[in-house]
Amino acid sequence: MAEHSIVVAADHAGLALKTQLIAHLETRGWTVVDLGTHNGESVDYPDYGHALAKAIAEGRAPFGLVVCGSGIGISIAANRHPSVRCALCSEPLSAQLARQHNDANVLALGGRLIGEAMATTILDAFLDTPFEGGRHQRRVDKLGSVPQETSC
Ligand SMILES: O=C(CO)[C@H](O)[C@H](O)[C@H](O)COP(=O)(O)O
Repeated sequence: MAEHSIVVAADHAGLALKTQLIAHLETRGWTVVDLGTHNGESVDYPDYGHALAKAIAEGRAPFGLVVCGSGIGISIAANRHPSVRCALCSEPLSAQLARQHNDANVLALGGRLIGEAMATTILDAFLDTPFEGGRHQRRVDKLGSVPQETSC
């Protein structure tokens, strides 16, 4: 897996923002694996969320970016896969905390809700922030399986 690579996917509602962010990522030197969609035809966000999760599970890139109209549907699809910790963010502090505390490996954005400048700021915060580990590692580990009984 190339360390500086990222897999991206969007539905029709996220296509414009995906295109803008790919240009930004390439300017920053990231290798982008673009799973589509590639035109404005109406498509179904679960297909793209699942495809991105499969690519993450296969080790095609350490990070992912998904975009739909709100970011909600495609993040739900991606988060159904155990190899994905997808964070839907609308401002940069959430993206920073998603990396520091949750070791999120996929960022979801709403193409109909935020503009290119905000999206770029969020994406940079996500990619430039390392996971802190420590107490957060124990909690992230607990995300990996659903317990039979709860302790709370
Ligand atoms: O999944 C979504 C909402 O949770 C996304 O925003 C989709 O992009 C949206 O539902 C697509 O809507 P459209 O009316 O079919 O363009």
